[in-house]
Amino acid sequence: MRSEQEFVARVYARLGQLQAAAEQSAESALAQVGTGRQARLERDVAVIEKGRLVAELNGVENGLVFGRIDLNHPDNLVEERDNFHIGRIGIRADDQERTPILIDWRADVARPFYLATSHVPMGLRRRRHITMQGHEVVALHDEILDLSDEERTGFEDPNGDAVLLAALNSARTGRMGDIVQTIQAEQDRIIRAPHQGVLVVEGGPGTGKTAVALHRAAYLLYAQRELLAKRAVLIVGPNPAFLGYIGEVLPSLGETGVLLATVGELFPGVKATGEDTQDAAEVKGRAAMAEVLASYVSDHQSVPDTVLEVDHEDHGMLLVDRAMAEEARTAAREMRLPHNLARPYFAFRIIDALTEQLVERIGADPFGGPNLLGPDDIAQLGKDVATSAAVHGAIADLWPELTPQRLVREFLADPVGYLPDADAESIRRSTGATSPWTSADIPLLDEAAELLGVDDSAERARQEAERQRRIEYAQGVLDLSFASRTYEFEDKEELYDDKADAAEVLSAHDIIDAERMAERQEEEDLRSAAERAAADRTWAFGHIIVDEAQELSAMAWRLLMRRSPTKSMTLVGDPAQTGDAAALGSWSSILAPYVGDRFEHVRLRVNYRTPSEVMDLAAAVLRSIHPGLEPPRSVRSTGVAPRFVPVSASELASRTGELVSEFLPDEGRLAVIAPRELHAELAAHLPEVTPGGEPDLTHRVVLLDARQSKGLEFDSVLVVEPGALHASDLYVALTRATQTLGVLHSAGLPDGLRAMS
Ligand SMILES: Nc1ncnc2c1ncn2[C@@H]1O[C@H](COP(=O)(O)OP(=O)(O)OP(=O)(O)O)[C@@H](O)[C@H]1O
Repeated sequence: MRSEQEFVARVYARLGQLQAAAEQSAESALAQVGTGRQARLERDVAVIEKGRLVAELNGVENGLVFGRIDLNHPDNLVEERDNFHIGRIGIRADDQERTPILIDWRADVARPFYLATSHVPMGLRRRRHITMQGHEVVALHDEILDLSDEERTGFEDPNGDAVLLAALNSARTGRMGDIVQTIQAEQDRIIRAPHQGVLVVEGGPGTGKTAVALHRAAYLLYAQRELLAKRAVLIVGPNPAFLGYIGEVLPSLGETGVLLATVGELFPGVKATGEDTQDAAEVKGRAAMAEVLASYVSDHQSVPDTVLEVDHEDHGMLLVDRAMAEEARTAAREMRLPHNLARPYFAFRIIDALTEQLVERIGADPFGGPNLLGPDDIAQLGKDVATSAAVHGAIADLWPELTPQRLVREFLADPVGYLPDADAESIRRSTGATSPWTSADIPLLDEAAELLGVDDSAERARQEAERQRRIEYAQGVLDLSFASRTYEFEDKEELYDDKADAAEVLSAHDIIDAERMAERQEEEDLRSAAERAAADRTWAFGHIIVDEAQELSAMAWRLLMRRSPTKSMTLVGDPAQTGDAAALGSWSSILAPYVGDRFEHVRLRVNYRTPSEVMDLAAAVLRSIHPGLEPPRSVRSTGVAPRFVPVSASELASRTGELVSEFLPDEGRLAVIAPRELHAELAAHLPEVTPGGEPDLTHRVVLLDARQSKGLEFDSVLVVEPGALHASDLYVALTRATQTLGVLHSAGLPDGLRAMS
C-alpha cells in the first residue's frame, strides 16, 4: 500500500506541475498586451488552447490512477518494464526520455487490464485495482492471472469482482459516473470496436449501454484525435435532464470537445419549448412527412389559373399567362435544385418571356415587317423588366422565397389536404407567436431547410475571398513570430501521445500552420469544433452517438443521418423499452435507407444496475408484453424483495409520502415514478418536490413519469399505480432501482405483476 501511495503521490505531483504550467501559460497569454491584430491573434489562440487544457487536466483529478498490470517475466516485458499503472490520461515524467509514468486507459498497452483472464492472461501475472479517495490510496484488490505464480501480496480478491460490486452498490448522486476502472470485457470490445460505420449496441435495462457509448466516445476521441478534434463528436440523448445526468462522464475522462444535444436542439436558431401531444408527435415523426413537405413545397411553385396581370411601373400592363409560367416552372424544376436555389431560374424565364412580350408590343412594325428595336433597346427593356418591383412581386407570388420557419408554420396552421383528416387535426395549430416550436417540429424544419436550400452563393464567394486574405495575413504573422521567438507548449498532444518526441520547446510553426491559424482568426472561430458545430445546421460530425436510439422518429433519423455523411455512428438502445411495438427488431428497417445492411449489431446481456430480486419482477412484465424476449441477467442480488403496498385511492398520496421517508436511503436518491395525472397530488406529500418542468436529478427525492425516467437510475424507486402505465413504460420504471423497489397501487395490478405480488 505504501509504495502505491508513493507512486500515486508522484503522479499527482506531476499532474500538479502540468496544471500549474497550463494555468500559468493561460494567464501569461491573457496578460499579453500587444497592440494590433498579430498580438491579439497570438494571445487568443494561446488563451483558448491553454484554457481547454486546464479544464481537461482538472477534470481527471478524481481517481486519476486506478489500476496496475504486472507483466509476466521475462518474455512479456514491454519497453523493459514489468508493470504499468493505468489512469484516466497518460502522463509522462519530466525527464530526458519523457518516460510514461501513467498509461492512458485507452492505449493498447492498457488493454489487458480489461480483457485478461486466468484462461487468457494476455501476458499478465497480476491485475490490481487501486481505489482512491482524493489523493489517498484507500484499497488495493489484486487478481492473480498467472496461476503458476506463487507470490502473494495480501490484497488478493478471490472473485475478482469486489471493486465492481462496490461501484454497483454505491449511493447514487443524481449524476452518472464513469466506469473506467471496471469496464467489463464484453463492454471493452464495444468501446474499442474498430468498426468504422454504423454500430448498433442493443441490450436490456442496466446493461451499461449509456456507459459504453460514452466511453466509446472517449476512446474514439483518443484514437482519432486529429479527425475528431476538427469534426467533433455529437452525443444525442432523449431529453435535457438525461443530458445533464450524463454530462459529467466525458469531462471526468479528460474530454471536453463533445456536443451533447437532444434532437430538439439541432436546428440552430430555434428553441423547442412547446410540447406535442403523443399523437401529434407520432404524426410529425412519420417517414411520410418528408414526402408531404416536399409536395407542400412544390405547391408553392404555382402558375396562374389563366393569366396574372403585372402593372409595370414604366411600360404598363404585362401578362404572365399560364403557359408561360408552366414553361418557366418546368425549366426551373429540371434543375433539380432546392426550391430557393431553383427560384432564380424561374425568375429568369419569366423575365425573359415578359421582355419578349414587351419587345413585341413596343417594337412591332405596323406594316408587318421585322421588329423595329435594336439590340440596345432590347437590352434596356430587359433591364426595365428585371428591375421592376411589380415583376418581382408577381414572381414572388408564383414562386416565393421561403424560410423553413415560415414553411413549417404555414403547413402546421393548415395541413388539411396533405394528411388524412384526423392526422391533420392532431397536428394543426395556430400560427401566432404564442405557439412555440416543439421537439417534433425540429426534424420538420430541418427537412424544410433541405427542400428549400439557402441561396448563399454570394455569401460563400465573399467568405472564400476573406479566407484567402486571412491565410495570407496569418502566414505573415507566423513568419514574424518564427523569426522573433519560440514558445514552450505543454501541448495536449505532447502529453498524451506515446510517440511524442522529446523536444519540449516548440515554435509556433510546429503547432499551427497558416491555414489553421487563419481559421482560428475568423470572427468566431476561436470556438471549439463542438461549439461551431452547435451553431451550424449543415455541420458534418466525425462521429455521432445516439442514446435511447429506439425513441427516435423516422424524421429524426433523417436529420441525424444528414449530420453524418460518413455514417460513422454508434447507436445504443433497447427496443423493449419503447412503447412503439413496431420498433422491435427494426434496426434494419431504420437503417436500410441509409446504409443498407452494412451495419454491425452487438448485444449486451448482463444487467449491472438492477438486483435480481427487482429484475425478476421486471422480467415478468417483459414476458407479458414480449414473450420471446430474453431479459438481461442481473450481476448481483441484494436479498431484499420488492414490496407491494395496496392502498385506497384516497390515501394514495399520503401513503406515498410515508413510504418515501421509509425507502429514502441515508445517502443516495429516491424516485417516485407515477402517471403524470397524479403528480400534483403526490408532490404535496413529497419533500422539496414541485410538479412539472424538467426534474432536478440531484435532489434527494425526484418525481417523474415513466418516460422521463428512461435512462436514469436511483437507489430506491417507488412505482405508483403501475396499472395506469403502458406495459413497456412499466418495464422501464421497474428497472430504475439499484437497491430497493416499492410498488403502491389503489387499482388492480397489471398482468405481469399480479402473479409476483
Ligand atoms: N462495467 C461497469 N462497472 C461499473 N458500473 C457499471 C458497469 N457497467 C455498467 N455499470 C453501471 O450500471 C448502471 C447502468 O448502466 P447504464 O445506464 O449505462 O445502462 P443502460 O444499458 O444504458 O440502461 P437503460 O437501458 O436502462 O437506460 C450505471 O450505474 C453504470 O454506471
